[in-house]
This record gives sequence, C-alpha cells and structure tokens, in this order.
Amino acid sequence: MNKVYKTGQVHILGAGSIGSLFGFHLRKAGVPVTLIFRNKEKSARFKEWGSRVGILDNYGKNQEAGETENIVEFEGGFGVLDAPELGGTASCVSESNRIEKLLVTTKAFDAVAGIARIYPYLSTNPEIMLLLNGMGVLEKVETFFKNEGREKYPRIYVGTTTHGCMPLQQEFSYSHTGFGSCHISEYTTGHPQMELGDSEFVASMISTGLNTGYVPKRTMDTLLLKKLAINAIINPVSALANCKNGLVFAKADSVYPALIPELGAEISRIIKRIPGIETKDEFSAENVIRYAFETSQSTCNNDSSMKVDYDRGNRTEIDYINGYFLKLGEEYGVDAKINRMLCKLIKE
Ligand SMILES: NC(=O)C1=CN([C@@H]2O[C@H](COP(=O)(O)OP(=O)(O)OC[C@H]3O[C@@H](n4cnc5c(N)ncnc54)[C@H](OP(=O)(O)O)[C@@H]3O)[C@@H](O)[C@H]2O)C=CC1
Ligand SMILES: CC(C)(CO)C(=O)C(=O)O
Repeated sequence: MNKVYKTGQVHILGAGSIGSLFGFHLRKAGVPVTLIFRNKEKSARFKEWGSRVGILDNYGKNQEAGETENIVEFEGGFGVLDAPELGGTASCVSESNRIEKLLVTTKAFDAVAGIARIYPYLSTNPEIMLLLNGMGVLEKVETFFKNEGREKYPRIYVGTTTHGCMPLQQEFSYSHTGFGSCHISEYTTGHPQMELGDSEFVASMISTGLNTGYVPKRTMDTLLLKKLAINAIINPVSALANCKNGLVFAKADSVYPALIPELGAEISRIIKRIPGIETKDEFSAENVIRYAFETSQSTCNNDSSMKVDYDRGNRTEIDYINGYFLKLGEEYGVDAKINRMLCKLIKE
C-alpha cells in the first residue's frame, strides 16, 4: 500500500468539480478522504448514491463521445462529515477526530463562510490548503483566524491548478477534461517556511498523480498572478461567448478582434506596476496572452468554472478575478477599462 496511506484524514470543503477530482485521486493514492457538503440533503443523497465519486478521464477527447461511459468510480470510499452545523448529528466528529487537514475547493466567495461553519470541528492547529482561483481569499482567511476570541492557529497553504474539470449530468460525477498541473506553497505567517516533504498533507497531494508539486513562496506569487491573468481572459470570455475554453480565442476574434489583445495589454500594464514583481518580462502582454491561449488549448473541452456558474445563473468569481485587476488598477493608476467592462457584463 502507498506510503501516504498512514497519513491522516483529508477533509474536503467544496466537493464540486475540483474538490471531487482531487478527492478521487487522493482516495486512489490510499488517503482517507471525508467530504463536507453544504447541507444534510446533499450528504444524504451522496450516501444513498454509495458514497462514491465518478471521474471521466476525458482530456483531449471529444466531449460528446461516450460521456457516461468509462467513468471510474470510488465505490463507498468516502466519509461524510455529519455535523450539526451542516444539519447532521456530529456522530463522526469526536474529540479525537477533529479536522486536521482541510482542503478548501469552494468558490472564492464561499471559502471563509464555509470555514466559519465548520470551525468547531477544526483541531487547534489545523492545516488548511486553499485551492481556488482568484485573489483575496488568503487575507480573508487570515483575518478570520486572527479575530478576537479565536483560539485556533492554522498552518496555511495556497495552491493553484490548471486542471480542467466540469460536472456531468449525474450528480457526483465529473469530467476531467484537461490534464494540467497543480502547485502548492506555504503561506503561514509567523512560522518558518517549510521544506519540501515537511508536510504529510502536501505529500498526499503530490501522491495524487495530478502533476502536483511544492514550490517556494516567491515562485508561487508569480504562479498565482499568471493564473489570475489566465482566468481573467478565459473565464469571462467563455461565459459571455458561451463556448468551451478551446474556442475562447476564435470566438473573441470573430466578435471583437481587439478584445483579447487589449485585455492582455491592460493586465500586463497593471501587473508590471506591482512593486516587487521581479519577473516583469514574464508578464509582457504577449506572454500573458500566450499563457491564456495555452491553457485554453490544454483545457479545450472544459466549460470554465465561470461559464458553469454563469449558465446556471449562480454568483460568479468575477470580483475575485477581473475585479481584483480593477482594484489593482485603481491602486497603481492604470485605467482597467476592459476588466471593468467584463465585470459589468458578467454581472448584468
Ligand atoms: N472547474 C475547473 O476546471 C477549475 C476550477 N478552479 C477553481 O476551483 C474552485 C472550485 O471550482 P469548481 O470546483 O469548478 O466549483 P464548484 O462550484 O463545482 O464546486 C464548489 C463546491 O463548493 C461547495 N460549497 C460552497 N460552500 C460550501 C459550504 N459552506 N459547505 C460545503 N460546501 C460548500 C458547493 O456546493 P453546492 O454545490 O452545494 O453549492 C460546490 O459543490 C474555484 O475557485 C474555481 O475557480 C480552478 C481550476 C479549474
Ligand atoms: C484552468 C481553467 C481555465 C479551466 O477551465 C480554470 O481555472 C477555470 O475553469 O476556472
């Protein structure tokens, strides 16, 4: 059995596309996983379904072909947090079974409220890994734990991923449409930086086979900005143009050819004004557009996470993505008019 089998339970807050994808591969690597659903109805449906998650490995293949075939499932392999805050009974949350390792894969705007809800079940020094798009969540999570009266001190990791995953019609089943990578770093303040391999949680994530690695914080800062730029191009355009990631550039070109070049140039101007960004060449307009193009192709069959929400009439992460560039633009004196327009169009 895999070495990581002995590591503690990983709890996943946000068992949607990305949470289920990582949960599935953690289980495959022998890591015990408990999913945390929003309410007891969903948790009951999951148990009735056999506590399994289905993943269709569909990268590089035609999305239309055999969608419901070849879904690999983890039969009865997942625990479910059954806590009163979530409408359950807390039967599985004893003193000795507090949440030690929490993977947060909610949307950016749900993260803090979700953590607050399960706060009573966290151990005193939990490890919390934020694996979500957009910027600004880390600061909010830090503020939450620093609030007066809180007596839990988490070790915090931040991750970013370019895997593409989207829901299938069958609940608890997802299509892994784009095989990307995942990078993780530690952002705990007031603690020495860890060395690779220092954390069983990080080791478990690396064991997933999802092309996951640990990087130093400096590298991660750059990766997070790159991913923000990628999402600021692919996500709103795919939602507004109603297309899969692979068609974002062609659709934008046919409707408004200047959109992506102007957006890329605007993002580049903003990022270059951020003090301390050493790798300014990496953020030339040309490179920003290239990163987005490459990700649109490696996840060509994916519906971006923003498109999924936009189509369903749900709240989107626009404020944490293009809205974040808007805020940076205001701070550094760059008129972020294209980002402003995209925020407005997505919210209309
Ligand atoms: N999908 C993709 O291809 C990629 C997504 N990302 C990023 O990953 C993050 C997750 O995206 P994605 O997986 O697509 O989103 P999903 O909407 O599929 O998943 C988010 C999940 O969080 C759950 N949730 C929200 N609040 C709570 C709560 N309080 N308690 C328990 N569960 C909660 C939601 O539950 P409910 O369904 O009940 O609302 C939902 O299942 C986002 O930041 C996204 O931008 C990054 C790379 C690729
Ligand atoms: C990698 C990509 C663009 C995959 O669709 C994504 O991050 C998202 O959908 O939010």
